[in-house]
Amino acid sequence: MKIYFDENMPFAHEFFSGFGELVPFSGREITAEQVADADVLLVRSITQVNAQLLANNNKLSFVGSATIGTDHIDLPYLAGRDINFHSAPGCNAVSVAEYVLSSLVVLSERYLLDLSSLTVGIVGGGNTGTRLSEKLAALGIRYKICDPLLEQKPQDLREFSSLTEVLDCDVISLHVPKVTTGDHPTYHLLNSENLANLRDEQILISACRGDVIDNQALLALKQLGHGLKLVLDVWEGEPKVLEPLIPYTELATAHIAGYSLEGKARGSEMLYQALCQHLNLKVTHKLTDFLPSASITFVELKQDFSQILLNQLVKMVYDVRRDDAIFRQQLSVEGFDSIRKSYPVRREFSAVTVSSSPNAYSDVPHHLGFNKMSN
Ligand SMILES: NC(=O)C1=CN([C@@H]2O[C@H](COP(=O)(O)OP(=O)(O)OC[C@H]3O[C@@H](n4cnc5c(N)ncnc54)[C@H](O)[C@@H]3O)[C@@H](O)[C@H]2O)C=CC1
Ligand SMILES: O=C(O)C(=O)[C@H](O)COP(=O)(O)O
Repeated sequence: MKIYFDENMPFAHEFFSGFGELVPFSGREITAEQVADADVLLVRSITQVNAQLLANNNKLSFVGSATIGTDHIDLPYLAGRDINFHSAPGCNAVSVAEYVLSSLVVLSERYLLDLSSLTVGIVGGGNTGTRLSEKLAALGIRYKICDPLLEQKPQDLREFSSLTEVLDCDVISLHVPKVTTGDHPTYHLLNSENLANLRDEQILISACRGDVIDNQALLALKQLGHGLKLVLDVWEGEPKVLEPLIPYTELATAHIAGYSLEGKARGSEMLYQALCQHLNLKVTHKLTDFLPSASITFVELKQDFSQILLNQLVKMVYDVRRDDAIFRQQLSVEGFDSIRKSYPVRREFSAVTVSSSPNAYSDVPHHLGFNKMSN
């Protein structure tokens, strides 16, 4: 069996070498000729999987994408050819939520904001929006969620808000897929009209898909002197970036919000599990067998304040300013894809064990994500 896999997929050898011959490929450069003899194709978000890519292949039975988003996959085409498809829902939701928290901590320091006085408007209440809301709740930060699709589901008992209400919040964080059709499209969900209604002091964070915000409209707004504070991880037209927009951002990164080692590696693990199921084989590997221990495993703090803890976790585990600096310095030199390819190892809060005085953090639910050392 020949398994083609994106070279940017961690632990691919550990998970997949038992299945057959492994062939790595470069995500944006792969061709129909290259994958003509693939039995299994494992991609990430930059590979368009469609009739064109699979035109020369008549033996493919499984396609996996180690990502949450699936807008790069022609799902009806795969279904029409009876090719099994799996994505990795939720794999990097914690990573994106920690990116948002890190951004909030950085902006709260830059502008002397009290996070507990802010309300965060979450657009999209799926895996990432939910993880984010749990962490905000753990920190005592108010939030509202807009998700008209989940709102219709009787089993989802959360209270939902309208888009208008969420766009009125102090912080707006976008966590929707790219959808161009249907009743709830997200393409240019933020456009010249609703962007113009935002207030100077609001913060807008986008770590979902670039096309969800009309980037030209955003640039035009900023060029008029609007004070909206921008955190952009995703860009319309990646790997191209509307470069004049960059100086107007507080934080700008190269689509790496989901790039914690755990987030990417969970994607590989989920595809491994799906492939085992597809081939009717027993699951024998698990991610914890391969994940190295983090370089920071111990933080000792005495205060009993969840936000101080968050600030420490951000500084010691994931400070988004590192990725912002890399982006600003290296975009024009290395390019968007190279920044992503050489992304330094980043761990999640869960890789850290926090030791504290006996009663400290008793008020912080585990949702913030770190491990608490028992005293
Ligand atoms: N920057 C990054 O590194 C990453 C970006 N993403 C992007 O973020 C998106 C969201 O991720 P997840 O929450 O994990 O996906 P998910 O599929 O679990 O949740 C998406 C939610 O958005 C909701 N939704 C769809 N259309 C909507 C609309 N018009 N208004 C409000 N809500 C709407 C859906 O009902 C669903 O609950 C992914 O589709 C992907 O494109 C995901 C992971 C990493
Ligand atoms: O999971 C998703 O959806 C994402 O946006 C991923 O973070 C994209 O990462 P790559 O697949 O482009 O490496």
